[in-house]
Amino acid sequence: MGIFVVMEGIDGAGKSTQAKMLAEWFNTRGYEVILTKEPTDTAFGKLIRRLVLTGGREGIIDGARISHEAEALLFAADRAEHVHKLIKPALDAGKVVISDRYFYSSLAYQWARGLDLEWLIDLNRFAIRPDLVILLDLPVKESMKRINGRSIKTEFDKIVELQKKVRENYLKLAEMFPEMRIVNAQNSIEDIHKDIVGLIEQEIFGEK
Ligand SMILES: Nc1ncnc2c1ncn2[C@@H]1O[C@H](COP(=O)(O)OP(=O)(O)OP(=O)(O)O)[C@@H](O)[C@H]1O
Ligand SMILES: Cc1cn([C@H]2C[C@H](O)[C@@H](COP(=O)(O)O)O2)c(=O)[nH]c1=O
Repeated sequence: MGIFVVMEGIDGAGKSTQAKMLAEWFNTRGYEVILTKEPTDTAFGKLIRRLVLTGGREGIIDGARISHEAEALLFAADRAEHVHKLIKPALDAGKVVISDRYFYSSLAYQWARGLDLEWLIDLNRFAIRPDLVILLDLPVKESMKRINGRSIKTEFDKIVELQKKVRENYLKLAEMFPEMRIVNAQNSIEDIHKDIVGLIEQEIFGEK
């Protein structure tokens, strides 16, 4: 069986940066690594990016916002394909899978949109539980500095308010899911990487 690690956190927390560094760390130790993300690059992921993530990530396109239930179902459909077509086969082949986001994002973000957490957990019950989930945590004002100018400015205040709720949700989820570990994402890129490697060695390889 392979090793499954997930990076989670609010927009701009540093997930992609750390996922790439961790993939390199495993590669240099002889592991075959699948570096992936959600939403995926499949047709499902492309549909999500078109329907949900344009319009300042507020789900507005042509003025017609899709419902938050439809949003959650789209993310779950994308994930079902991700699990069945990529993640499970890779783990069965003994590879390392590192995913930049997974079902914890659905719990944190769609819960922040007002959807029922238990429904969201049920909707994603098919999703294989990772060996380790790294929650990159930092204040929203820090993350916004990092993505300022990159993200669509539409309804900026609403995005900040959403991100604050998402961060609170992630911290609650970290108390509910024992596979989640919180890492301070305000540190330097290299120090965060060292913290993550320490967790891998401790939690996955059992080293002290
Ligand atoms: N520890 C850090 N300190 C300062 N800047 C950082 C740090 N980690 C990443 N960055 C920078 O912050 C920006 C966002 O990083 P990255 O794309 O890895 O975040 P992310 O969590 O994947 O973002 P998103 O969820 O919005 O895709 C990039 O410009 C990156 O270089
Ligand atoms: C998987 C997943 C993602 N989201 C949200 C979180 C982000 O705002 C975007 C993805 O943007 P990224 O820059 O590619 O990380 O989608 C969500 O609301 N629910 C989910 O399940």
